[in-house]
Amino acid sequence: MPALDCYADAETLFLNVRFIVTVESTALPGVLLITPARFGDHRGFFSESWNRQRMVENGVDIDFVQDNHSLSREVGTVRGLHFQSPPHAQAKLVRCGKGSLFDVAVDIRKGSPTFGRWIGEELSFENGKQLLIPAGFLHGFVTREPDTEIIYKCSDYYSPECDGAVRFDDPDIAIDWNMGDVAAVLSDKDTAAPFLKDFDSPFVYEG
Ligand SMILES: Cc1cn([C@H]2C[C@H](O)[C@@H](COP(=O)(O)OP(=O)(O)O[C@H]3O[C@H](C)C(=O)[C@H](O)[C@H]3O)O2)c(=O)[nH]c1=O
Repeated sequence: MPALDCYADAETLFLNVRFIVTVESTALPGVLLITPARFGDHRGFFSESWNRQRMVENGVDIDFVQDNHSLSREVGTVRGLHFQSPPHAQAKLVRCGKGSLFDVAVDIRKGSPTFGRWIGEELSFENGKQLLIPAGFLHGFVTREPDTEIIYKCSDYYSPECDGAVRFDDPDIAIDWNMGDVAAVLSDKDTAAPFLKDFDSPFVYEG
């Protein structure tokens, strides 16, 4: 039984137990869509954006060690597709702190039945949705509004020597970024990134 606030009244206890977080699978096995409950009142809302015990109860036991937060000024800012190689591979839990973005994960585990396949989810401050991306997957996003902020937890520390990238517009992955006529705003690193076929993925599918 999860530890509950013993001073909460019966209705709050009921709501807290039943609706604190929703965990849904996606078309890409291993990638989860997580929606924490928001408790609204006349001031706004309160939400537990991360609760390890709740996630363990939902089969997700990841020891996150670093939180990242980035601001992207322009609509169409693309950050990715990035990964960190073993021994510092990172699982990530991604949410949008302000504005909105399209968040993408790509399976690059050699031997995986879904190697090279992608899924994307619209994450926004308004919808409060989060994407859980395991190690072995590329991560990237494009912003849908100016001044969009992304906040995400990582299961290992930043290791520049293990940093890797794949072109966001890799024709073999063929992500539909749904950008319309908005031009991508890229870092030099992302502009120069290789296609997936042009490098040997450091990840191996383990079932
Ligand atoms: C990732 C990272 C970067 N930095 C420093 C290194 C650079 O001086 C500066 C910008 O780094 P970068 O251009 O790699 O930032 P993004 O393009 O947002 O990269 C991130 O974007 C995609 C979406 C990700 O999932 C990764 O977390 C990460 O690759 O922050 C740090 O000090 N610590 C870090 O953990």
